[in-house]
Amino acid sequence: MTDVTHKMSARGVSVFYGDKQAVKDVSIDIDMDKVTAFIGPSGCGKSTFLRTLNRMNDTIASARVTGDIMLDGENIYSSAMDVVQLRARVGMVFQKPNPFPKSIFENVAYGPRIHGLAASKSELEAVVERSLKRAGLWEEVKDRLQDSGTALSGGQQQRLCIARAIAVDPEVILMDEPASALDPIATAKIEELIHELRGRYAIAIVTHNMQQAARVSQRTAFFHLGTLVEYGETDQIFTTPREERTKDYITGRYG
Ligand SMILES: Nc1ncnc2c1ncn2[C@@H]1O[C@H](COP(=O)(O)OP(=O)(O)OP(=O)(O)O)[C@@H](O)[C@H]1O
Repeated sequence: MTDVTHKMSARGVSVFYGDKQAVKDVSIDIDMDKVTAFIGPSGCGKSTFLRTLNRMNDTIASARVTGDIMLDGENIYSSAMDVVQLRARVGMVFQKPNPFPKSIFENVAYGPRIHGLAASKSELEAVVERSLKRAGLWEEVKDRLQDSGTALSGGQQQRLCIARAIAVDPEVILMDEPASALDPIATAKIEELIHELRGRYAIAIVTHNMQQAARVSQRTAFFHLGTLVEYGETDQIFTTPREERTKDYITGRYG
């Protein structure tokens, strides 16, 4: 049976690197208009799980995923799924900003061009402008769109990467510690941006920073040793966790 009440649903998902199991039987839903934060100690499998949501683990030879992950009720691991298309629908932003060594304009225009989303030069320019505006970068770069993306500051580069993800009209945006390489001011801008993007996309974010999870998310998933220990409303997880292990983690007893 297909479940289309959620944007994405993971059911019984496990991930193995060779013989080693990194994610164990995780079931979770990702919804529109919500930010879902994945928290937990280092090595607990949160990035590995995040990457299953757009089949990024396909790029790791030893990785094997079992279980079901549905996007609008369609299994993303089925042979009918076009992975290039999937990664446009479920975009990703990484810890370290990774703009292409091309102009600011080209960084954003590349995706819409290869996906045929703009019929003319002026349409492409409009997509680039809209994406940069949504990523909160337009005012800072509008007069130097031909400069290299790699010449921007770290925080600007990360917003450029977000603009690049937005440009292909995704439904879901995955963020893997998007602010951990940035200074506090650039981090605050990214957090503000996540707030603004929430109405338009389903967002899942991995973060080491519990204050950040509490600030930006509406739902929180706590992972420990590859298992999903607890998943619920962010307020509930941070104020009245049901599980002892969650309580220990959020009160800083281990981490
Ligand atoms: N490419 C890989 N090959 C083999 N093992 C891996 C690979 N990537 C991750 N692992 C292992 O899988 C487990 C989960 O790692 P993962 O990076 O998903 O955890 P994490 O919770 O995101 O950690 P961190 O917060 O430190 O990034 C760890 O034991 C890690 O060593």
